[in-house]
Amino acid sequence: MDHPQVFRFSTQISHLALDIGGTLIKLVYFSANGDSIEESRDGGSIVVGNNGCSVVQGRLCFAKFETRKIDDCLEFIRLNILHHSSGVQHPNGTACDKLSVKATGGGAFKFADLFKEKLGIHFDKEDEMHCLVGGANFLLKTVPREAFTYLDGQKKFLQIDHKDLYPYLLVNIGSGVSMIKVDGDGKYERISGTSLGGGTFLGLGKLLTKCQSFDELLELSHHGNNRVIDMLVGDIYGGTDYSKIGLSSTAIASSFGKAISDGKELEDYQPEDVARSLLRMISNNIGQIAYLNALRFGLKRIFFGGFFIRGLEYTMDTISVAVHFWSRGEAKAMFLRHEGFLGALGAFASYKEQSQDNSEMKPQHHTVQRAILNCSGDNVRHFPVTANLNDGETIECSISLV
Ligand SMILES: Nc1ncnc2c1ncn2[C@@H]1O[C@H](COP(=O)(O)OP(=O)(O)OP(=O)(O)O)[C@@H](O)[C@H]1O
Ligand SMILES: CC(C)(CO)[C@@H](O)C(=O)NCCC(=O)O
Repeated sequence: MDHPQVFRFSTQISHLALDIGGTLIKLVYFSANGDSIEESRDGGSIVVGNNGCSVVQGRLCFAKFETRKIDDCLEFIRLNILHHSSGVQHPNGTACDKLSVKATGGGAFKFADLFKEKLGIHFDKEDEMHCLVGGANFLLKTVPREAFTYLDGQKKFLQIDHKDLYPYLLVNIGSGVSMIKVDGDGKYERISGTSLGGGTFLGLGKLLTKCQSFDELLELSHHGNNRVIDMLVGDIYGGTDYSKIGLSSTAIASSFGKAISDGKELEDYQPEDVARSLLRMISNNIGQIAYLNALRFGLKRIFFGGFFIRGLEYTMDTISVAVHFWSRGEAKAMFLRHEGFLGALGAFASYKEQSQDNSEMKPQHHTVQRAILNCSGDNVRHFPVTANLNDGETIECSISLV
């Protein structure tokens, strides 16, 4: 058997995809054959396959920044990506010295001039919904142990049957929420959305609790009790269930409802309890709207993505219970490990779609061999409440160049 020829090259980062949203900027970049750009500076390797196409081994790396701190993102790209990105050398000896940058999300339009001016980067723009779907399909089809359910404190990874993946409902909870019916690769329709999303949680949370960050708000919510401020069925029914319509005494009858008659000012409530009620209210509402849209189209599977979720048990549990309750167990809420990177991964995967044309550099496909989960462990309960499962994670993969 012929051994593949291995070429060495000095630069590492050849592909960068950005998803610039209302709250966060997400980056996915391909680092050739290195643990990370900081740890490995010895160059990547290209393996030339029998069919003449070259396969670059490497990893997909992830990073995120707050959109309001876009300068940090520009600096990160300048120092860590542009300095390592004179391109991948093609086996025919020609260097493809342009870093090809895909961009999606509203910021791909809003900040295109800024990136050009500050970094000399030109965005190859991709549609946001198209990228969300592309990213979700890419993860579901190629990354093992990507999707899981979370119910009654139990996290269960799902074996995805490629032949039985569609249709499904994709609910992306970012600043706002998009609900997309997915029927196949590139086959989708945005069927609904709501402006009550992650931005609402963070915006109201900042106003009501004076917290400074999302992590702080999550930490507060972790220590709070929503019953202090939410009006429960039992509060209205004198402590009993309203079983005739299926409501237990502990079900929330009215989010924040106790504040009507408690005679308290905002300062009299613990910020922890306010944060908890808010998280519950937003998660419940999204779960219910998602279920109603699934019902409209007879969809049984609902995948939730977006950075609002952040792998948080309480959020996932609330969403799962809402879907389970309203659908009477018919529909299932599912979550994704790389929840916040769907758009950026979809933009990255769109390199593949371009391989049909005659462009100089044609990454054909991204074969994910295995996911390396540095924050290893299946049970999110081992993590501090604000731990982000995506931090420090990489996905091993290879890219074919024609
Ligand atoms: N470190 C963080 N800083 C700010 N918000 C965070 C953070 N981590 C998670 N979030 C939550 O995630 C939301 C943003 O999620 P995401 O990045 O998926 O959306 P986006 O792309 O910014 O928004 P949109 O798609 O609506 O433009 C925030 O509104 C907030 O609720
Ligand atoms: C406007 C977008 C698509 C930007 O990502 C998102 O924030 C969203 O889906 N908002 C909800 C808008 C609505 O459907 O009411």
